[in-house]
Amino acid sequence: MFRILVSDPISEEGLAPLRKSEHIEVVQKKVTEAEERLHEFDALLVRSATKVTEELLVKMPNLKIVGRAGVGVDNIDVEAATRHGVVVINAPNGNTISTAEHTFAMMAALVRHIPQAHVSVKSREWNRSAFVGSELHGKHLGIVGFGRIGSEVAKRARAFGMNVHVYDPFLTKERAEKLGVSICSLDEVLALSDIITVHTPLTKETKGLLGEKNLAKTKKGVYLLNCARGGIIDEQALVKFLENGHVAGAALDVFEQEPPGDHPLLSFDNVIVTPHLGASTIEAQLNVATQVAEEVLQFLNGKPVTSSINLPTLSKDLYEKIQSFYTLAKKMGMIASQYMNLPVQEITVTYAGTVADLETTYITRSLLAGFLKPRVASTVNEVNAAMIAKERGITFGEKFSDQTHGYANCISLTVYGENKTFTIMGTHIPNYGNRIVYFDGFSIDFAPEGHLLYIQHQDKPGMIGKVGNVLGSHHANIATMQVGRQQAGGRAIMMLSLDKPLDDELLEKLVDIEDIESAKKLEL
Ligand SMILES: NC(=O)c1ccc[n+]([C@@H]2O[C@H](COP(=O)([O-])OP(=O)(O)OC[C@H]3O[C@@H](n4cnc5c(N)ncnc54)[C@H](O)[C@@H]3O)[C@@H](O)[C@H]2O)c1
Ligand SMILES: O=C(O)CC[C@@H](O)C(=O)O
Repeated sequence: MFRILVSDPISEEGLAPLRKSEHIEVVQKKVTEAEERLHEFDALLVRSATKVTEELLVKMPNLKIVGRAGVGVDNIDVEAATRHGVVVINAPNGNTISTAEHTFAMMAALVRHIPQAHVSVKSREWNRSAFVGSELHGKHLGIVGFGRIGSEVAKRARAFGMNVHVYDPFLTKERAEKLGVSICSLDEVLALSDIITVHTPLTKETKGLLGEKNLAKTKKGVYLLNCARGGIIDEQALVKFLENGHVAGAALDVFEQEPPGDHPLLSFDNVIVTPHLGASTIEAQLNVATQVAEEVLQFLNGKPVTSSINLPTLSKDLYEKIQSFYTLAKKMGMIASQYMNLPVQEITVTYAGTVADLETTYITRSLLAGFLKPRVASTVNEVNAAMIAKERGITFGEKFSDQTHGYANCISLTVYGENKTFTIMGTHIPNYGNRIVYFDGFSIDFAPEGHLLYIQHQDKPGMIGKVGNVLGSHHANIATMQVGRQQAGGRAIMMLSLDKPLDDELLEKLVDIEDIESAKKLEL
């Protein structure tokens, strides 16, 4: 049974796929109301109100995934989530149109003084001369941040006959041409525009982007809009430029603190505001809720997510292609970790054949997670494996080779300890399964699964019988057995798979057999 906490208001219709599942319990409560049960939840669904902090993550040790029903993840400590092995996903495009339309509605309302005129008429006044506005047609619109929302705003502005100037360091000439906008530097946007709207995420670079220095570069009488994130336009600077009359008006959907309380900005007649309503439409809320609900469902069913913030994203198609390698790599990591039961400084994974053409980052993460799992008390998975390896001073790297050793695909893992190096090789054979084909200097062939027993011994007649006797007399049933040797009469190995885990006492009895050099159990 998976338990999901939905801590902000999220469209009920969008949550339906989760509610329908027999194996999922959906609890709709604020975090503060669910304090006693926080440790039980596997998934957390939020909008912008819930702050997913390190402190909250510590209280939710069972948490595997946080789903943000929206775009911005600035209410989530993604770094802390990564450290805790928690996947963070968002719904990147479900509310694009709604937010672009809201921005446009705010722009029209701003230049035609609609909210002020509305209040006046409702107060039984009829003062037409007080609300003379300006047309949008022919005006210069500056867009800072030309991603999903910025470009939808541009399309609408073009339809209104506006000239659109865009600043976005990642915008290509082709895309700008296609949408009929001109690429500018930030200074050009500031100098040219009658109206400026910001559509960037809130980052170290964009916080206070429109502060005193840049506002001074704008045209006198400029209008400003922020329907992205509070703080991109510095609020104190905006107050100053409204007071001195340089800025003709502003439309704000977002604030540095939400709600803004008794903020000085709210006392300006020419500042129009909404309470973070960009994405508040029936359509957007259904879209984002459906998107995160489906993603969470996929994830809890062990399938890949497509819009993760802290995992490489995989399409369904690609996931199907890498799934077997992903499992093989994880098992290889687990074997190496248990076999090399000592400190390790370096891990190298080499891909050859068909696997080398796939998204190997994901496979390597899986291998690292498998390696670290037996060594780390806290949760370790694809999300935090690279971070944990780094913290523990383990360097890791990927290599690509055309040496397939006769297989269609081959993953080779080498682990470097202080005085020992261990190499293992695996392959995936379609319709047959994963096989380990090389183990610490020996060619071999076994399936990496279940309760394995690895024995190194001298190649002498009767060794298999002696091992069989000890195991048999203690009711340890052998399911499969593979043997290998370097040369006749030299060092040899056995890899047995057993029906049950082997107990340590029995392991010692096996090591006591004459000519057995070592025996190790490997739990996969
Ligand atoms: N008001 C709301 O309810 C609401 C709803 C949805 C999204 N948003 C916010 O709107 C913003 C944009 O969302 P989106 O979906 O368009 O995101 P997006 O990722 O598609 O676009 C962001 C763009 O900003 C650009 N950018 C990043 N740093 C920049 C910089 N320093 N200068 C200029 N451009 C920069 C990026 O290149 C990208 O093209 C986000 O902050 C998001 O959180 C608000
Ligand atoms: O949840 C909301 O309504 C706000 C969403 C918006 O800020 C976003 O970044 O997607």
